[in-house]
Amino acid sequence: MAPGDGAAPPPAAGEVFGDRLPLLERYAGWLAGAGIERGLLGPREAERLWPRHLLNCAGLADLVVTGASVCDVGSGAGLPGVVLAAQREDCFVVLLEPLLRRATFLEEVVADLGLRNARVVRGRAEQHTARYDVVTSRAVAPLDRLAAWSLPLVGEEGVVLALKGARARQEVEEHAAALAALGVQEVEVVDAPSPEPEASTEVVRLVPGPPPRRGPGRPGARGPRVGRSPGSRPRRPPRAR
Ligand SMILES: C[S@@+](CC[C@H](N)C(=O)[O-])C[C@H]1O[C@@H](n2cnc3c(N)ncnc32)[C@H](O)[C@@H]1O
Repeated sequence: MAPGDGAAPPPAAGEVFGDRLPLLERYAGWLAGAGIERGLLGPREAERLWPRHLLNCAGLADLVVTGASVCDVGSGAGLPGVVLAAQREDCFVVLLEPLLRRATFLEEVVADLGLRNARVVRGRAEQHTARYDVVTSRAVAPLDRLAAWSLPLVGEEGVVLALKGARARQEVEEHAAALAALGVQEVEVVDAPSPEPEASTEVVRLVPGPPPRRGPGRPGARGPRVGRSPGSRPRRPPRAR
């Protein structure tokens, strides 16, 4: 099925996506057309595709190291995974999605956009066994469950980036004990600002600790360091323009 007409991008989209904008416009067409027709997005989302979806996801790109392998857990209609793959040709993005209808949509989008750095994998995060540098997600599950699914998918050097928006800090507080039990070493809430104010968001960044060992004094038992830790921030890659 051909893509439909996506709403015209706001001026901020040109600023954020640079020369990748035509690719994002084509993706917006898919979301506004087949995405809504097949029930992957609500009918009212067509009007707010850019601030609420495409620009909202765009801020993640600044938190992903150069050349990273990425798994977007629960990609749905491709958010944030398709946006990231379109922005960052240097990264390889697996779009992990269990539902056939959504995975089929993603296959069609990836083929139509010619995203050679993206692949669709149909499956559930907790049954997936590959390892990545970065695991992303948006609107998939509460932070404790999401962390339990995402942490095993990153190696010791990897990071989990969960787009959580306004609830980010509250979720970190609510699930602090669960994160400690999972051996998380560092928890950070990172601002992902956008020139389109409505699209600005917050990302929970989790750094795993060493594999848990039994007995008192295991590193994970001390609990995570919470807050900002500029020294541990990833190298900021150049924007793909
Ligand atoms: C609310 S949608 C969000 C989709 C997309 N990330 C977004 O922000 O628009 C949640 C998605 O998570 C997927 N999902 C649910 N449980 C999952 C699991 N255990 N592993 C991977 N994906 C899962 C669902 O199929 C659905 O596509």
